[in-house]
Amino acid sequence: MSMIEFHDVEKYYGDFHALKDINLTIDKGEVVVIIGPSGSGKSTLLRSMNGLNTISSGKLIVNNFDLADKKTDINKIRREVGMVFQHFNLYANKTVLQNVSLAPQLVLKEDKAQSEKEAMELLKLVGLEDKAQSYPSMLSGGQEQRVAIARSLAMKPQALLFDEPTSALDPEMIGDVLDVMKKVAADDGMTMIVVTHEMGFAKEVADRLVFMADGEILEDDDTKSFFAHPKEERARQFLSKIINH
Ligand SMILES: Nc1ncnc2c1ncn2[C@@H]1O[C@H](COP(=O)(O)OP(=O)(O)OP(=O)(O)O)[C@@H](O)[C@H]1O
Repeated sequence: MSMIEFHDVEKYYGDFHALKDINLTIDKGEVVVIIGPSGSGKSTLLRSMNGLNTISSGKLIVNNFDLADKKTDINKIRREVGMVFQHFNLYANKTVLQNVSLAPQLVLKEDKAQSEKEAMELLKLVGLEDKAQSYPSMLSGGQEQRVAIARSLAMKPQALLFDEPTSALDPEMIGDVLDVMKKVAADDGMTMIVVTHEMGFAKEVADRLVFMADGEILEDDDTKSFFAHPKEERARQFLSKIINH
């Protein structure tokens, strides 16, 4: 069963051609890592998957909804397809527990006790149950990002999109966030699409790698084959550059 399907998708920002003839299908439960040089269109591709960016032409189906169809409820798509950003976007004036439990109360209409119980379980999953009453300003960047992941999971999404989730973090924080993402990936039902330069994570966790350059998908292969023999010269060069970095 497919979760996301791009058919002949194009995206223009004014005259700039940001996505070129994108054809990509991601199945339910798959973990896909998107890599490529800066400016190659990775964020544009990812953000189109939950309607944060609109496409210019082609067809994009997400969880059986056609994103170009005016009748599609984009808020429903955003509930089903969560997103974790490079900058965590937590509510500064809410506690960690409130950050995780408020959207389920407001959007999913869960009662307070139930949403807080679930939030505590998620905080446990991300290793932060002792920070439930803290405010974001009292946390490290890595802890904030783990709260942001818990907050996304609290909405019980079918898929989660990660846009360079560790690139704003100090190196010593990255491992803890990647460990949480590995736990999320271990849930067979969860579809994960991750834009990252963390090749260790990609190698260990991804089912597939997608390599983009200049708005195109140049290679889309299972992780093992990709790392063993990148078929595209530019993918090969990119990989050797970031691995030897
Ligand atoms: N809102 C916008 N308006 C105009 N151009 C944009 C807009 N957003 C992105 N672009 C351009 O589209 C291209 C692709 O950007 P995108 O952020 O998708 O690339 P990326 O591969 O994610 O890059 P990075 O790794 O640097 O985040 C870039 O050249 C960027 O300048």
